[in-house]
Amino acid sequence: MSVAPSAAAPPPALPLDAEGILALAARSMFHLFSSISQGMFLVDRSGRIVWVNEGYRRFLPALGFSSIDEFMGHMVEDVIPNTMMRRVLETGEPILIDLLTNKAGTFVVSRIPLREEREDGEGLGKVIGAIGIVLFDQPETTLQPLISKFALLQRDLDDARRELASQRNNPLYQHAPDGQRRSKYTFASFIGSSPAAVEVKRHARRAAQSTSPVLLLGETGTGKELLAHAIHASSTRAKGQFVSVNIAAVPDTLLEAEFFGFAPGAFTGADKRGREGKFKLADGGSLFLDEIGDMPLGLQAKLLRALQEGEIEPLGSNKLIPFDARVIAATSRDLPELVRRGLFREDLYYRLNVLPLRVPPLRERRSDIPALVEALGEDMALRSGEAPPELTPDALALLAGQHWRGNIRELRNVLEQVTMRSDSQRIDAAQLERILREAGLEQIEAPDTSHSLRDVDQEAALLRPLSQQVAELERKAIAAALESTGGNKLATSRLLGISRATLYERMTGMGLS
Ligand SMILES: Nc1ncnc2c1ncn2[C@@H]1O[C@H](COP(=O)(O)OP(=O)(O)OP(=O)(O)O)[C@@H](O)[C@H]1O
Repeated sequence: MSVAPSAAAPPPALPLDAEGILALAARSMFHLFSSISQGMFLVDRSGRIVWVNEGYRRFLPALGFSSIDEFMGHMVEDVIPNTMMRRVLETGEPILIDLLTNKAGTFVVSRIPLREEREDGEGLGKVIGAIGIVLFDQPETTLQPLISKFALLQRDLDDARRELASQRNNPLYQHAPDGQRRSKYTFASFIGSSPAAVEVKRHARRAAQSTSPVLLLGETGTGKELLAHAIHASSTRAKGQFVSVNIAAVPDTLLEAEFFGFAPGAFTGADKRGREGKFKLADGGSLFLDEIGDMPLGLQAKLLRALQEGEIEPLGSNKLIPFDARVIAATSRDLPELVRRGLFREDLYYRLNVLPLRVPPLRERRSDIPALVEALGEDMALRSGEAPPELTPDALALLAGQHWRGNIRELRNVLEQVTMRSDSQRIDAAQLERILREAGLEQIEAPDTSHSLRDVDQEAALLRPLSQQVAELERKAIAAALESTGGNKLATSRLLGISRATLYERMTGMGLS
């Protein structure tokens, strides 16, 4: 079959000259970025906004502008908080990829300098402007894994810096050989004066004086790890190391070596020199076993044996090594339920549950929220070098009304969002509510204005096991009566309407005698 020659115009061809090709490539690139990116704008040499594409216009309301005229012609840093365009203009260096966070959200952006054509035709000359490109406008969803990892690393780095700084200033550290782990927090770091906070600190202080294992129970982010540090720091082992293992974060197959260490050449791939385990590292100090509820069953038997015998057997060795570490375990899981379901050994549970401490969730100690906001804000300010946020009373009441599933960690996260997304330092309830919504706090509860924060705490304190409440009341009544009688036991027993024998019995049980 023969094909008739087409009458249509020949397909367009590339320009023949190099300059034409380059000009076409530049135009195509520009159009490509303009269409695939979320938005673009141009600034001139002085940093003034001179052009904005359609895509970029939709960010204007979030940046606080109701019309394009309010945005165009202004200096870039006056209309886009935290921008780095000025740096690109000054250095002539592009910033090919960066995260920009301001009140409009967090964006993945690119900033490219624009240079003049040189008169001698030898390439490009001085910087005459710059182009800003928003590549992704929802990095929270598209790049979440990367951002979370970055945030975690940043936080670890900040913690390490803070620890180093406190080591330099703290006389406790001056006796420690280099590289030793010390506790980061004391009881003073546990902010809170609500009845629930005072009670848990009182129990924790007593636990610090004992040598028995401590079991910290409570929801995620309630401060279990902080209390573990504080218990260690005020115990007789404070000069020893505080060694922690997050059981949920270590793969099951590596846990045994992590705990007990291994002998040289114990298994393929093992370090030829062998390695000491965390039990041995914690010798003379405290061993914090975080997320103990996630411990694989197989290893639970070995842990129990180690705790009972005070000896460990490193992997691949047949030597028993004595150790002397005080165990502080923590979990946010329901251990008795795990025991019932056969997922946690009952004998290990009893071995660890000698001094159980229930760390209350934030919703049981809402009156601590203003103090926590202040302390967390100051800590954040110390790290970032910016002023801490100031919340108005109605904003604090709004915070106090939230459910806080992630407790203090979640509160901190919200405060970080608040500082990042707000222009002013002073934040009222309306601003806060907007930020909470943007941050994706699923359901925002209206503040409860009918009760004071103290009342709310007291009501929450009533929703606990009765035996615990009765014991607390007894302790307070006996302490008050003893004080008012100047310690006279006979007068105290009369005042309380109990026999002297009962008074002695109760005082012994409470450690008051
Ligand atoms: N009472 C408090 N005062 C000040 N900061 C606190 C308090 N409680 C917790 N924090 C802070 O909240 C964050 C979470 O606390 P921590 O890691 O101790 O909680 P956790 O109960 O061990 O959480 P998880 O079970 O998820 O490990 C930490 O940054 C800690 O410093």
